[in-house]
Amino acid sequence: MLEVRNLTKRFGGLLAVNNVSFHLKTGEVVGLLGPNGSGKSTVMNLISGALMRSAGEVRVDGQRIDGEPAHRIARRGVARTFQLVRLAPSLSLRENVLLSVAFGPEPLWGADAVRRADAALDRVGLGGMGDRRVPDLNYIDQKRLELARAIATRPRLLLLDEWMAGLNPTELKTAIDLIASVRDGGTTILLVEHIMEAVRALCPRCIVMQAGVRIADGPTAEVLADPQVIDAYLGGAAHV
Ligand SMILES: Nc1ncnc2c1ncn2[C@@H]1O[C@H](COP(=O)(O)OP(=O)(O)OP(=O)(O)O)[C@@H](O)[C@H]1O
Repeated sequence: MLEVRNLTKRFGGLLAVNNVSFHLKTGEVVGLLGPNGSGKSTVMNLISGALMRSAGEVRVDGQRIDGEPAHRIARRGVARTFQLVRLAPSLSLRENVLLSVAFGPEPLWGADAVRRADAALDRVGLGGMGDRRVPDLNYIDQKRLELARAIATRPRLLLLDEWMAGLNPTELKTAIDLIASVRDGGTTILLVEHIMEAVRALCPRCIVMQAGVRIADGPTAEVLADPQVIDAYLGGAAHV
């Protein structure tokens, strides 16, 4: 359902994403891994329309989406979370979710939209908190709210960018179950994540990037045992 072909992004002289290609089938959950700075977030930004590609193509269900603005891509059923939480602080939690429902693939208004928003808040563990405001939330609950905003649109493709970073072990288990339930609802998921427990639990397949290039794509256990992948991670760590 997602087809990325020869995707390339230059920032000045830096090739952040270099001729990357991969496919995701409907309902697949795929990990996008790689050391810091390897281009993972840039790939997510290119798919969601937050950044414009330098070259290459992105298709969802056969339709070209590269070159479209982010709101049109969202209308096609692509939702995402950001590595740094982006919420509207002056709005209530419910209003934050309502905003994404209004701009999602099947826009809802009024009581239907409120029901959809409250159901999404409930699903991520923020049930009954719809009238609270973003500054009242701790970091983890802000991340929950980000996910509520994404899943309330009932996306066909969900892009999760390090959504689980900073969770404690109990929260991580809940988060993994939550993402599994989104998957079980039929959503295709591309997951950028450094927490290997989550990757192993959720992603039967992984793609690995290094310095903008796709260096591996296959079953998770095989990819993680690939000497080139191990070397990419150790090489990255050695430079920290
Ligand atoms: N807006 C930008 N302008 C210039 N350079 C950028 C921009 N965004 C990313 N880069 C550069 O592109 C490269 C890839 O960055 P990207 O954030 O995609 O990596 P990443 O794999 O997501 O890393 P991390 O795991 O640390 O989030 C890095 O060298 C980064 O500095």
